[in-house]
Amino acid sequence: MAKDPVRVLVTGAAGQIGYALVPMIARGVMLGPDQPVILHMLDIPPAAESLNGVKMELVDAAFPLLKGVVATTDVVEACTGVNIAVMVGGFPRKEGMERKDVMSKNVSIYKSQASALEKHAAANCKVLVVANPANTNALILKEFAPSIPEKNISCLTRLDHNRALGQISERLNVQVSDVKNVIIWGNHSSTQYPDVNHATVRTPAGEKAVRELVADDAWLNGEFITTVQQRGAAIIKARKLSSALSAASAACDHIRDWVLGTPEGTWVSMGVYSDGSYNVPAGLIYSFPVYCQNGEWKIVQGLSIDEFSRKKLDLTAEELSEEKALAYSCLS
Ligand SMILES: NC(=O)c1ccc[n+]([C@@H]2O[C@H](COP(=O)([O-])OP(=O)(O)OC[C@H]3O[C@@H](n4cnc5c(N)ncnc54)[C@H](O)[C@@H]3O)[C@@H](O)[C@H]2O)c1
Ligand SMILES: O=C(O)C[C@H](O)C(=O)O
Repeated sequence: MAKDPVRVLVTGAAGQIGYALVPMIARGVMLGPDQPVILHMLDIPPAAESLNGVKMELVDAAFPLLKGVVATTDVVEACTGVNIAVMVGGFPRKEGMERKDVMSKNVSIYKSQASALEKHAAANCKVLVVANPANTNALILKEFAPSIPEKNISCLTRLDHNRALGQISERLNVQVSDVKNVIIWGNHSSTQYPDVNHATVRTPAGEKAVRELVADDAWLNGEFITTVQQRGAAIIKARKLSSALSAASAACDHIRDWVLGTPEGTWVSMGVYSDGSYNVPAGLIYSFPVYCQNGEWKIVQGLSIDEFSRKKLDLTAEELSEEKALAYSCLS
C-alpha cells in the first residue's frame, strides 16, 4: 500500500539553498524513494514572485513523489500540519552590520516562527534549523516553542561533518563512503572542533584508524581542522555566495538519518540540546556525535576526550554561551 505523504516545510524556499533543496526532497533524497511528500514553502513578501517561480518549476519537473505544493508568505499556512520543518529562512549579515544587529533580526524571526510551529505543526514535528547563527536560532526556537519536545529540535552541522569526511578522503585517496565516525563538536562557526580521534576507514585489511593511516598529527591537529572550520568562508570567497548545494544535501542527510536511522556502528553529527554530556554546559544547542534509531537521536557516550580536544570542546561551548547571552539581550 502506498504511504501517506509527509508534509515538509522549507522556510526561505526562494533563496539559494531552498532552490537546491526542494527538488532533492521532491525526488526522495531526504525521506526515501517510496515516500510521497507535500512541500510547504515559506518566504517573505518581497520574494513572493520568485517563490511562485520555484513552485512553477516543481510542477514542471513532474516529480512522481510530489503530491502537492503550498507556496506562501503566510507563516501559519506554511506551518500547518507539517511533519518536518527545515528552517533555512533568515536575515543575512549585510555590509556595516554588527553581529548584534543580525542576531536581533534572527531572534525575532525564530521567536515568531517557533510560535507558529508550536500551534500549527503536526504532533511530533521534527525541526532542523539551517539559517545562521544555526545553533542559537535553534535554541531560540526551542525556548519559544515549549510544547515541542527538545529532542525534536536540532541544527545543521552535518555539512561540517561531511566536509571533514571529504578532507580525509582526499588526503588518503580513499572513497568518502569508506570513511566514518568523524565528529563535529560545538557551534556551526569557525570555533567548531572537527575531531578525527575515533574516525576510521574501511580498507581491504579491515577498519583502520584515520590517525594511523594519515600518520601526520601536525596536519590533523592543524590544517585539517582550520580547513573544515573555514570551509564556509572559502566557498563564499570562491562563489561570492555561500554554500548551497552541499548545505541542501547535508540537510537531506541530517533528516534522512534522523528519520530512517544511522547504519549500525556509524554515528553522525547533529546540533542538539545539550544534556551535559561530555561536560558541555546543559542548555546549549551543541553539535555532538549521535546515533539515530526509530526516529530518535542519542548522543554517543563514553568516547575518550584528550587534553587537546577538551580545550577545543570548551572553547566552542564558550562561544555558544556568549551567543546565547547576546540572543537573550536582544529579546529584552
Ligand atoms: N548550517 C549550515 O551548514 C549552513 C550552510 C550554508 C548556509 N547556511 C545559512 O542558511 C541561510 C540561508 O542561506 P541561503 O544561501 O539560502 O540564503 P538566501 O539569502 O539565498 O535565502 C534566504 C531566504 O530566506 C528568506 N527569508 C528571510 N527572512 C525570512 C523569514 N522571516 N521567513 C521566511 N523566509 C525568510 C529570504 O527572502 C531568502 O529567500 C543563511 O543564514 C546561511 O548563512 C547555513
Ligand atoms: O553562510 C555562511 O556564513 C557559511 C555557511 O554557514 C557555511 O558553512 O557554508
